[in-house]
Amino acid sequence: MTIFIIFLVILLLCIIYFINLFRPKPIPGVKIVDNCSWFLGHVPAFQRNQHRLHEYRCQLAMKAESQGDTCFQECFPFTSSSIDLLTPELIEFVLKTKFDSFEKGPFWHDKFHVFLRDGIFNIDGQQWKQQRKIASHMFTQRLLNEKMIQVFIEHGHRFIDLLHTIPEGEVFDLQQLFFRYTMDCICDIAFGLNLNTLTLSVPEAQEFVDAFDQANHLTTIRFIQTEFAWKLKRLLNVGSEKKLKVCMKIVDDFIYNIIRQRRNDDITTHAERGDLLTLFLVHGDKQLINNEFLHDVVLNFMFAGRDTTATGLSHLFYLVYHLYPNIEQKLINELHKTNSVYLDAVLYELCRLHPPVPFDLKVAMEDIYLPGNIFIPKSTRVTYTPYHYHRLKSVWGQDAEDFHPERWIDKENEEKLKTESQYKFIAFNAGPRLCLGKTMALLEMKTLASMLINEFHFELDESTKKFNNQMRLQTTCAFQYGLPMTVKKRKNK
Ligand code: HEM
Repeated sequence: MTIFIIFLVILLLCIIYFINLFRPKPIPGVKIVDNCSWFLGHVPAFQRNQHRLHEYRCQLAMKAESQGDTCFQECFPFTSSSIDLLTPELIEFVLKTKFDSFEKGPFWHDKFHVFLRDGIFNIDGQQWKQQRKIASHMFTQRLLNEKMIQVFIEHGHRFIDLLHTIPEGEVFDLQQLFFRYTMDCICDIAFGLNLNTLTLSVPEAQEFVDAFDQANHLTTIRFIQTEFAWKLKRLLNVGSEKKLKVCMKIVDDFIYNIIRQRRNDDITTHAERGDLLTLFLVHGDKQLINNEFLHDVVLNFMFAGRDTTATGLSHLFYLVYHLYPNIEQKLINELHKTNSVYLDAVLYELCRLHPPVPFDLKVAMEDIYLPGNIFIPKSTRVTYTPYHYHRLKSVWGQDAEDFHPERWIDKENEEKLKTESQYKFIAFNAGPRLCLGKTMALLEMKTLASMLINEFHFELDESTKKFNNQMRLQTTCAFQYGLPMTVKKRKNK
């Protein structure tokens, strides 16, 4: 009996020890603005709100802002705590001033490795510097003006031809077409590859694209599960982790096929285009450039160049043809002018209020004090969330939540855009890891939008009931149920 009691006491102490070891560890001095369960932290709240995660976190941020806080805290078991930054000063400190003290780190790396492997999005330090240096050659002004614009127009004409085949009144998913368009453009520009997903003339490309989307989603849901849960599923190869493995096999096979084909090509046929694969083959360290390395380059640039821009275009058309119909005429009036400042302003405002990449994070690599004497221990996650940060009145003024493109136009010279600090407008990240494709993405959206708005009028189809503006749980904010539209040729065209 005594032995049994001793055993029970030891068992109890062990359980208490392990619960205490793995339960969330709040950071002293940083506010938690919502109910946080003692053991599961914010996991239950995140799970409950997963269909509206960005809005839910936005409520937290606004509550913290209204209490005069510059950041707030989110807690999770089995991992370090996380603080979300709400001021330009804090964001500049993390993304620039103390760049080397904050990395993507194991928290991000572990979750995304299965999908992005060792590509530019998922690495830090020397390895990142090296990839960034070579890749940046692809984004010169010359290549943008001479090559990229041609590719955007060429695929834009295919888009228009496709829309002409859709009977008036027939509902189709415009978002899906944007995803196909941006995939075709990035593959053409970065890999010299004509995938033609827009016309579906390469059937195996469709299987690849579906697996790619599914893998993106399945990787992202790791962020709302506990570390323990998704790692256990991975170990047992069940549920979402099993599906993820299947999708990645399809994705990887497809990409290795692209690389094999490129290695067989004569390098001089592509060298002139300055495409990304050529840049790595020509300028990269020969010992580094094996097929695995090229696989990661291809996958990361598809990821970077496709989903972000397609999501931006989808939100643009939702805004212009549904939420703010007065914008359409203003854009049409500007089409034949040499200056397209209004369209540029609409695109910036779109990226402010509907940022295609809604959320980002870094991990503190050492114990550090943030401005305001906020101490955060090593391994703390530091998040910055364009979706709610851009809606804060303390950062963007009283009309922060209004869609107001004019805020981007220079009051002194209405032909010019106003520039904002990188640390106030973070849709494209900021500091040394500022998005490499920012100018390309804006040009791509602008080119296709002008071509389509000039030719067609779209209407959102709400009869399908399925449409609401709920977002997919992915790294980008695409509409969960697509963008059902009807299209007709514009009068006077
Ligand atoms: C509207 C469209 C786009 C948005 C909103 C966007 C946004 C972003 C953001 C937020 C990051 C930082 C992500 C992180 O922390 O890992 C990023 C990085 C990056 N973006 Fe974009 N992006 C867009 C389009 C593009 C395009 C078209 C390309 C071209 C291929 C591109 C290439 C990259 C690359 C290479 C990086 C990694 C930079 C680095 O880590 O050094 N992006 N982008």
